[in-house]
Amino acid sequence: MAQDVEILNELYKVILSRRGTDPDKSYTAKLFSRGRGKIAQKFGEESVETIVAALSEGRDELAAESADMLYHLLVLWADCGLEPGKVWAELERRLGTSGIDEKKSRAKKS
Ligand SMILES: N=c1c2ncn([C@@H]3O[C@H](COP(=O)(O)OP(=O)(O)OP(=O)(O)O)[C@@H](O)[C@H]3O)c2ncn1[C@@H]1O[C@H](COP(=O)(O)O)[C@@H](O)[C@H]1O
Repeated sequence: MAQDVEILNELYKVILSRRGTDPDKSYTAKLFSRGRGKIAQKFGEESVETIVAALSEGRDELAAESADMLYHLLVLWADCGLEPGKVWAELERRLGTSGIDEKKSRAKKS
């Protein structure tokens, strides 16, 4: 599991290293230069393609679309200054808490 997350941490570092570099030589740099709206839009498109793959394509296509989606999500995090570790910590905090119980506890608070 830690190894799986490590690839996302590594990819995030590569993404950060592309900030301010030549958009003609790096797709990531091109995305940064086009701004957060465009990055968010690309993430949305890749999310939809992942949904389509899950509903009507095979596992290979689903894996490929999921990889596209995760890459674009990491670029979005980088543009927002969100370190992946913050998300991993939130997921870790939730481990062992049932989503059903968590929703009930939210309902009681409001
Ligand atoms: N994981 C990815 C990755 N996944 C998808 N993509 C690119 O995402 C693009 C998606 O294509 P689209 O046609 O949807 O997007 P588009 O060409 O911007 O088209 P528009 O919608 O903007 O018109 C393709 O160019 C893919 O190559 C990625 N580009 C880079 N990475 C990683 O980022 C690293 C650094 O890449 P560079 O920044 O290009 O050096 C790479 O080594 C990879 O590890």
